[in-house]
Amino acid sequence: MPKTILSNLNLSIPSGQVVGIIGPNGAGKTSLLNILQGRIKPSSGDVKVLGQALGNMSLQERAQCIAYVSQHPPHVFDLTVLDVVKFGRLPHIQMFAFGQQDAQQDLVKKALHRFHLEDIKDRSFDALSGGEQQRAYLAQAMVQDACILLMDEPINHLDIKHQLELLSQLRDLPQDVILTLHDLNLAASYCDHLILMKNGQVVAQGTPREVLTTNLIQSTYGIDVTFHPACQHVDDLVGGKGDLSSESVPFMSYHQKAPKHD
Ligand SMILES: Nc1ncnc2c1ncn2[C@@H]1O[C@H](COP(=O)(O)OP(=O)(O)OP(=O)(O)O)[C@@H](O)[C@H]1O
Repeated sequence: MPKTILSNLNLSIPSGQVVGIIGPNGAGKTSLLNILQGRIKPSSGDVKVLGQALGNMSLQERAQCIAYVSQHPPHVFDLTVLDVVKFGRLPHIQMFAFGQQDAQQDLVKKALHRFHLEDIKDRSFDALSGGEQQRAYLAQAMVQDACILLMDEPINHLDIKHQLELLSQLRDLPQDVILTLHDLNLAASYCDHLILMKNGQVVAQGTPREVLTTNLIQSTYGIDVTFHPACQHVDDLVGGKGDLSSESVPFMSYHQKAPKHD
């Protein structure tokens, strides 16, 4: 009997926003992204992207519409960073024409610049650090020029500076962005809309203020939460969007639940 991973999902994901999917390990965040991308077909129900059923789109149509940066990208052999980034143009290029001048080559240049890859563009992709590879895949997704960008834990290999930089760049992108992430402070400061999952179900969704309540965090993660004295309410942090100095202060810290004493 196959295991049901996600159930009772009825989601309408707003466009024009940065949407964060949060929840404990195994909650179903990656599975939800895979369904939104069309990698996994739901056993019942369907997914509509910009009003069009995902199941009716060809692979190329899907790739023109949705870019996906996986948490575990496939291994790449014998390619330079530039090659990897250029692969993002593939859905827009006629068959057998890859390698020929694409009209959108400036997108490749901009992406290399945006993700600080210009100096390492000719290096072997295999020889990069995890964080550099992650940035190359993000550049690849950018040149894909899709209207929706899905990212599975895009900051997990990045140092703190690059985490903040990436998240603030996402806010400037014209694409709708849906990402999974574990850091609730960053989720509060950079996402407009949050989907909180647990055990394959959506526990809550809405603005960070609606979702990141002490009760919901405690019941979903089984931990205690303390708000930072300088930042008593999630609104204090949300108000700081785009301002790195205020975002670097955590608004809450977490603790293991204190044992109960009779
Ligand atoms: N291909 C698969 N076959 C069987 N079970 C799977 C498969 N992929 C995921 N699962 C199971 O589905 C559940 C949800 O996994 P998923 O990767 O979506 O969680 P997640 O919220 O992204 O977790 P994490 O935060 O650890 O990345 C887990 O129990 C996992 O073991």
